Amino acid sequence: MSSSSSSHSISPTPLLKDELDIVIPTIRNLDFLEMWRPFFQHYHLIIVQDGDPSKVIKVPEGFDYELYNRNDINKILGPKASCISFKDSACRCFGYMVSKKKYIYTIDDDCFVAKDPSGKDINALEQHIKNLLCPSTPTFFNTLYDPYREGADFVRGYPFSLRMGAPTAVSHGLWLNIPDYDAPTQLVKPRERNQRYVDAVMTIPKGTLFPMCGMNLAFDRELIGPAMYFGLMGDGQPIGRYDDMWAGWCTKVICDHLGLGVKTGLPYIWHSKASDPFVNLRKEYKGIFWQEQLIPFFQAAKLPKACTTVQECYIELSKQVRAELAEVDPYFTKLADAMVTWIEAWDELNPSTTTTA
Ligand SMILES: O=c1ccn([C@@H]2O[C@H](COP(=O)(O)OP(=O)(O)O[C@H]3OC[C@H](O)[C@H](O)[C@H]3O)[C@@H](O)[C@H]2O)c(=O)[nH]1
Ligand SMILES: [Mn+2]
Repeated sequence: MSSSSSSHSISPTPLLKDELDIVIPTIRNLDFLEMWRPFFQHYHLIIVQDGDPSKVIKVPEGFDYELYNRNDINKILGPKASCISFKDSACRCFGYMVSKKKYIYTIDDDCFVAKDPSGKDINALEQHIKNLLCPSTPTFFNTLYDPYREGADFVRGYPFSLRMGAPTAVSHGLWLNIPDYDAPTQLVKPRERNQRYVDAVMTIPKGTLFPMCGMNLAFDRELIGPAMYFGLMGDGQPIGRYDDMWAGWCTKVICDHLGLGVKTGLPYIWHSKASDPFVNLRKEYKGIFWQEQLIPFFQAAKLPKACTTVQECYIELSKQVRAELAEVDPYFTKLADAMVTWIEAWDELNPSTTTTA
């Protein structure tokens, strides 16, 4: 592991400066950080270097960071490193595990600062922090969107007994330019760019799943961290690009059970690089069929009242995966095992935290 830090010019203390880590999975140099410097420079970065550990990843001067490559992961986790994917952005979840902070923001290295309709640079991190520090409304939909936002409120007919809302566990941001489309959609719409800036943040209703993208994502690690396992993807696995989807389905079922909220919408980032749709099709291929069985599984998943911590919920979910998804493919038995290994590794690295809502 390597690290660096340097003195910073005096500036107003950014929100959650010492309570949030920024996790970046990468196989490239991190020049993209130059554009984020005004927003990121006061935060600690956790860089998870994927692929060849002998490759030197250049981190621009002036950032406080720790960097882990595959050798570091193997050294820290020993045999439990088997649950961390190799050659897939799913490796980023190792950063969530080693962090000691309450909040995590994760971003891809081909995501840049977007501009809002007025032309102003969007501080995505600041918006995610606002989303996480404000309650969610999972049990009753507010038609004027985020009621806690300046200039908005609960609309007529919204029960006062529900206006305290629920603690927010996840803030899911979106993307201008290259949208996060699956390979078939990318293939039929290669030139499609997302130019629509929708000025809204919404709570995803309780009982509704969603396709969580890991490109521009923040979460409360103390509320939901152990559920953010990005699965077994990439090298040696029959599937890729379902890392964040798997984590999102598990997370949403557990958030619904524990009474936590998940928000989507603002902030936007500018996603610059379309990955190769043919390569993506190969990675996603089985997932496109499997998800037709996975979604009903997660929609039907019930967690016992006795499950009051994220770890207990996650272990229970792994048992249901093993029992009900093995018939889809033997891969899910392997994944169920890896889910257990993930929790064991999480608890080993985070002995004091049993994550309860
Ligand atoms: O083997 C790898 C490949 C990439 N990375 C890092 O992951 C980030 C995403 O990579 P990239 O931008 O090339 O892929 P996308 O297709 O745009 O990624 C989307 O789909 C896959 C994931 O769900 C991802 O979160 C989505 O954004 C980037 O930082 C690469 O450096 C890697 O670590 N290992
Ligand atoms: Mn990308």
